[in-house]
Amino acid sequence: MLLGVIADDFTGASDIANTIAKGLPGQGGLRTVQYLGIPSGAADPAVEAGIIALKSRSIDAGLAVRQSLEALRWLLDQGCEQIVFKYCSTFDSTPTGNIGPVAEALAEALGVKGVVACPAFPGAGRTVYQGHLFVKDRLLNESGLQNHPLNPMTDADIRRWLQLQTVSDVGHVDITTVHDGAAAIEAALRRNGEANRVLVIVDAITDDDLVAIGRAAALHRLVTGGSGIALGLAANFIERGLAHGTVAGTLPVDGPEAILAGSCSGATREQVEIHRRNHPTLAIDVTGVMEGRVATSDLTSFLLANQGRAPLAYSSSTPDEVQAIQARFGREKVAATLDSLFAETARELVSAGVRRLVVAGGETSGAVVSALNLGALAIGPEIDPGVPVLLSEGSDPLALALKSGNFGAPDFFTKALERLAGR
Ligand SMILES: Nc1ncnc2c1ncn2[C@@H]1O[C@H](COP(=O)(O)OP(=O)(O)OP(=O)(O)O)[C@@H](O)[C@H]1O
Ligand SMILES: O=C(O)[C@@H](O)C(=O)CO
Repeated sequence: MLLGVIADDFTGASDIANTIAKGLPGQGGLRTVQYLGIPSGAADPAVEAGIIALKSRSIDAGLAVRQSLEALRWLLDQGCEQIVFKYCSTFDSTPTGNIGPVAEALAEALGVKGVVACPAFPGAGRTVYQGHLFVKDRLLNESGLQNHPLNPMTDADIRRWLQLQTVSDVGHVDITTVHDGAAAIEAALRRNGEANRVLVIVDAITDDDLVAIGRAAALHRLVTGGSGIALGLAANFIERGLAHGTVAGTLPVDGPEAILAGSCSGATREQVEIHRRNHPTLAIDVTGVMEGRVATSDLTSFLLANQGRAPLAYSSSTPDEVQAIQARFGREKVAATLDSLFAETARELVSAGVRRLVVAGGETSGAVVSALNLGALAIGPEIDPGVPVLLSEGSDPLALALKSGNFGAPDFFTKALERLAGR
């Protein structure tokens, strides 16, 4: 294994797995596998990039650090030369973590400073300019992310936001330096390291900027960012002759299907709205769930009764509705109850024969996939930017699409079911 990734959620893991498996156009990527949690045994020696999906974005910072260090140890034991800490392209975190504490702990364990921190993902509209994060043409704190149910993002200056979470000073490499190319970026990072800055926000507006940053960090043991930061990393290994460049592929799975959406992001709500027009959909009564009047069986019976018609069950609601439910029952209690509902529903669906599963939302995907106990997932073709087809191991595999809340075209749900079936 050459490249190891520690991802703080499951959809983020498949996002970066997609980038590394794809590589640069015409060159191919690395042979990539996504692990659900830290594997107990050694990896298949054919794997060149191992992505460990944790569910550490919104847990206690100390626990996130411990889990990430354990993942680091496993990846180093597999021989990884370079580690990426993957977090969200919208920098999802709170003033206490978990991006800062985890990144600093990894840097300390690897004995490095002047580490790239860049959440940019231009393909999904996320760019970093003057240390500020934009989502399309809006600053992060005006993009809707200020209403996130778990980590409201209220400051677009991610240098300032990260500084709240770190012990050491946060550095910055601006876009002018990035446009001067890999050698200039590398020198700027080195200077930041010499000034004892562990993490350095690096501006990036285009994929070319990210490739240049990736080249600058070719020999860095630690890189941190969104999936975009990995755009040039496979190429570094291929160009050094350590990997050949492969094209990702998986076998199609055509079987019973279901869509579960727990994300309340703007993109998911639009996708739900579009899907509702022509497909059977069940709006989950979240108050009913919290009061014990709505149970797993209500979801499974609806989804199983509507086979062949791309059925969807969703809890996705507007920021006002989310706020009202959280005020009434408590944010953590609502999140934990919905996580268990989706997890149990997925378990029952799969034992009833469902073989194609589309899930919207990182936390929701984490809950679902953990409950299914799937082990390792192979990476298939891309459905939409940041979302690949995933395939479990074994003779009767499950095909999955784990969609980050804000990813995907408006018709994502039907498109994903088609792609899982190889159409
Ligand atoms: N109707 C609702 N009311 C209150 N909370 C909800 C509701 N529906 C979902 N939630 C909670 O909102 C959170 C959504 O998080 P999730 O990570 O699944 O989606 P997301 O944040 O949009 O996606 P991503 O992390 O990939 O950007 C979960 O904790 C879920 O339990
Ligand atoms: O980086 C992103 O936006 C996604 O991969 C993600 O992590 C959202 O959960």
